Amino acid sequence: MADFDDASQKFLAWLQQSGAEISPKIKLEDLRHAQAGRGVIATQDIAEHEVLFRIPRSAILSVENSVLSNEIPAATFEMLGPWLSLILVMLYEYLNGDVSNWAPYFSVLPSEFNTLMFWSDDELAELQASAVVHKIGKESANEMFLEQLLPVIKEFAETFFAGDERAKQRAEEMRDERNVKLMHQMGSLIMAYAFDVEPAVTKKDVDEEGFAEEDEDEALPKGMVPLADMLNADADRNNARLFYEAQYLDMKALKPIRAGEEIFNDYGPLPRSDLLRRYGYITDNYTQYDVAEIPMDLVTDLATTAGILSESRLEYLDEHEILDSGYDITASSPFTLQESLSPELIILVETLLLSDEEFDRLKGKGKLPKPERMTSKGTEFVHKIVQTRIAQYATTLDEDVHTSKDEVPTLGEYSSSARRHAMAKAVRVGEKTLLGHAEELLAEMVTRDGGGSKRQREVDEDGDVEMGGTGKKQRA
Ligand SMILES: C[S@@+](CC[C@H](N)C(=O)[O-])C[C@H]1O[C@@H](n2cnc3c(N)ncnc32)[C@H](O)[C@@H]1O
Repeated sequence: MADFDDASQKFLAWLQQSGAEISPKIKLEDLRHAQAGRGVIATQDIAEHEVLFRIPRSAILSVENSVLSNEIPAATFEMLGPWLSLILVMLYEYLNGDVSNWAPYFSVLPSEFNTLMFWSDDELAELQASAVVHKIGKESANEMFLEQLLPVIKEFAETFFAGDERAKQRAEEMRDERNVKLMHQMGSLIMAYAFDVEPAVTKKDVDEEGFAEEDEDEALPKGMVPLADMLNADADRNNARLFYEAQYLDMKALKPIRAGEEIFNDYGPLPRSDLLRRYGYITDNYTQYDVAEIPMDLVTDLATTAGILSESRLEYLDEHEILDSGYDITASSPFTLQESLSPELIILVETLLLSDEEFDRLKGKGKLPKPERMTSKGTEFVHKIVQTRIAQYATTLDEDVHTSKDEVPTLGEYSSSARRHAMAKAVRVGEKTLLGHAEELLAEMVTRDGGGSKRQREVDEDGDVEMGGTGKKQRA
């Protein structure tokens, strides 16, 4: 406890020496009792728009601010991209120990994570058929570390391990397991803590009317922003946001905050599966963003069995940006297929079910089946997909709900298997609930339509085929 608080105090003192201004109305709090590490709490009432703290850009742990950026050519950082570049800089600063400008900052950053990257196979098995299991990317990260990061460290060994006569050897040792683990640690910190830092001077082109052109594809540099990253998040309880000024980054209250309340950032409308993957925790408030994914492979497998898979149709759908690696069933309240079922999935299924004649006619006009009303065949097929998806989970929703407790234990070890199992179970229960709702409504539609192809495709005013079913997708 003393060490933890001591690290917090030293961190805050260092930050203030670095030019940060921190409102006396907030404090950095030990929230380990709630398994939430550190968090920021209001000690007095705070008004809307009030600045909670102001961090000078020079205190951000970023490529730009690290001495490495003077020693390693910009082209190398460009080649590595924002994520690997920041890992390189963080490794360098971390390995520099107390000599690093950011040493007091590193001492408040965690070295233990609950993100899926660090789960054992047994723990991951508790997620059962959740699509998130295939999105962890541990192997691809390992590959990037060894094939992209390591060569740079070796090339610039004398800089990276400046003053160490074993520099070359140490660079070689960076491929050792413990060092690769360190790279994962830095990568995980970036995933859960880093901000996409808007530059002080935007390089955006300005048109004749003075409007800046948005270049959404340009990846912003990533930076670790001390204190701003000590804010926890809990879905819609968000009450603060970081504003990027020329010299400073200001964390401001978005609404009045009462003394004693926690100050929350916004990590985005993430389904609990992704929250677990990126941040290693979940709360009930994120249930509203849950998603059950129907993998594309499942659709193609079932279409093959049904004898309706067609490469040329898939190509056509790809040209129209309908093909994806997976299709979401999202949460809605009350649950409706119109809100929750991916329209792209319906378009995909309906396209595969078209007769050659119908497909040629649509293709000739460059059109797609409309997802608004599904045909009975389409409904049956989507129903089959959902049933098959449900069967991919090792246990049923009923078994999950009735066999053990749902809540995430808040006592015991932070990264204990019991806690991870409970979080995994909450995620799979959430996904099965969505699949269950979809299955039930689709089954009703199939029964109503008699399971056959009673409701034929309709032809609209321009003679286009109109498909049956659902409405827009609301992806979080
Ligand atoms: C940006 S950091 C926030 C500061 C962090 N609590 C710390 O002590 O370093 C994000 C991490 O905080 C934790 N976290 C954030 N919000 C949380 C919440 N509502 N409940 C539990 N843990 C939370 C998770 O471990 C997450 O990966």
